[in-house]
Amino acid sequence: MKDIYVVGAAIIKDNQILCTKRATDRILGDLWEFPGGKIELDEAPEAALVRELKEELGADILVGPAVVTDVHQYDFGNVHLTVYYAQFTKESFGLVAHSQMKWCHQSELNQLTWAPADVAAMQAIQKQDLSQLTFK
Ligand SMILES: Nc1nc2c([nH]c(=O)n2[C@H]2C[C@H](O)[C@@H](COP(=O)(O)OP(=O)(O)OP(=O)(O)O)O2)c(=O)[nH]1
Repeated sequence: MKDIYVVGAAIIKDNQILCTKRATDRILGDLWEFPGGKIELDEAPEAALVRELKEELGADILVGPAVVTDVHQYDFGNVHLTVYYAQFTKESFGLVAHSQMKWCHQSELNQLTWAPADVAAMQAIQKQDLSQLTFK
């Protein structure tokens, strides 16, 4: 089975988290995810996240601490997803790969239907004291 290394950003603003819905025609279409994408060969995960957020949303971000890494076995491969907390330095919401975006309070995150690999991160974020996070 193919291993696919992926990073996602849990962008925090005003105590809310940015959630994005994958476009219908993509793999895992219509499921909610953290914006991001595949890590390229020899690319650091944080650098991949910065690149993907620029490509997908047109945004600039600061990457904070990792939430969690989870491995999920899909029929197309094993996705190793690491989600990082992040903040916008340039806010932008170009929906290239997504059909919808939504700011959610921590307590609302479990109301969305997430890609299976994201559930562990989503649950960890629900328990995190967001005021304790630092970004550099
Ligand atoms: N970006 C992102 N991908 C996720 C998450 N959860 C999850 O299972 N995935 C999966 C979906 C994809 O199989 C893979 C990430 O690929 P991707 O979003 O860069 O793009 P893709 O395979 O749909 O398409 P492509 O751009 O490579 O053509 O990881 C998540 O939270 N964010």
